[in-house]
Amino acid sequence: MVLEKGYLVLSTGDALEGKWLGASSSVEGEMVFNTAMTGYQEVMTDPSYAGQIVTMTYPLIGNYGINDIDFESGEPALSGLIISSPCYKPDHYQANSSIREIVDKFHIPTLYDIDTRALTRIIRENGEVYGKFSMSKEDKPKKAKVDAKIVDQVSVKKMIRLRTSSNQSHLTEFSKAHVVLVDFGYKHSIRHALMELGCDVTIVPYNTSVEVIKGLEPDGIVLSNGPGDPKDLDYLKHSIKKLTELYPTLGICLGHQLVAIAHGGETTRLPYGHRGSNHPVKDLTTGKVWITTQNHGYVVDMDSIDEQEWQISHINVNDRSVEGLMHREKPILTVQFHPEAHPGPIDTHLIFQDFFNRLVRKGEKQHA
Ligand SMILES: NC(=O)CC[C@H](N)C(=O)O
Repeated sequence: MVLEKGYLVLSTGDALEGKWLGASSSVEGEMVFNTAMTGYQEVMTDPSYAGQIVTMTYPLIGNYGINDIDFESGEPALSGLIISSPCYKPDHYQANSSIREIVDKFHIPTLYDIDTRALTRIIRENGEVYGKFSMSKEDKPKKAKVDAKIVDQVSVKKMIRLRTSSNQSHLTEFSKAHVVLVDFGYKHSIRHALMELGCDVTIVPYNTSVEVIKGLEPDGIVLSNGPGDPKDLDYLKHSIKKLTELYPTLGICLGHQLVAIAHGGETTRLPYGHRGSNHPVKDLTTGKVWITTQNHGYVVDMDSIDEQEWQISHINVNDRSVEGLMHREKPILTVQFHPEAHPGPIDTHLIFQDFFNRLVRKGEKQHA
């Protein structure tokens, strides 16, 4: 028998009726919403959504299908998905499966025919909301927070060495740049962006020691995005600080928050997060505003930044929150938004170029 009706029950006491897209489920998670009009495949496979039930505010999901090239990880990590109107017959030259097939293949708990506008209002008004999928509207979510060890579930277990075939490297006179990507739940687009610039990339588990990383002889370090509350990784602050002292460093999203914490900064929770692909960010060094992709619920507290040591390089135009930091002396750059984009505009790819130029400068110095 196919069980059609399902409920999303919330910690606010609300219950929304929908239908199961695949199998029924009793999954729980933190409720978040993403406002991007396209990019559902990348959102579904971004490991930063682990532990969360993602509501797509754009009503029609699935119309251009699922392809082989836009996966941001091997397997979707999100706890659940909420859709208003799924499209079962995709129309796109790259599509090779439908949203329904992918939901079945990866067992993604999904409810559709949910009033996503009403749900988004509930999340916006209450901030921290937890949800549970259920067969009964009387049910209640039990979980109070995303698991403190969530990064452990998405980070690689073993080191992965990738060699670029790009000969675009400006380092060819010396050697290619070698970047160690510390994986807190990295998106594949980060690795692609680095390799396209001519970097060899070694992906290491998030808790790899400084000694092991030193042994890899990197030219620079990238600290990736990832799920959960950055404060749960407070115990890594000494090794992260050490890495930033030893190597040119780029921190992305969770990586940015962890660099701030490692240098004495604090993080707080945003009222309801920034998740979408049109968040305006001002680059304070040039005065330019970029349209950026974002996916975060926490933010670095501006007052906790030592401005003698750090320059606040980017701020969010909507709420003035910190979007980027730059060390005044050392080659350390961090951004709260996603320069790799996917989904969303690639305008801020130049952040990777900026990081890469710092590796080049270091290489030139060493070989001078
Ligand atoms: N995409 C990310 O890296 C998210 C960072 C962190 N989990 C947050 O929600 O703020």
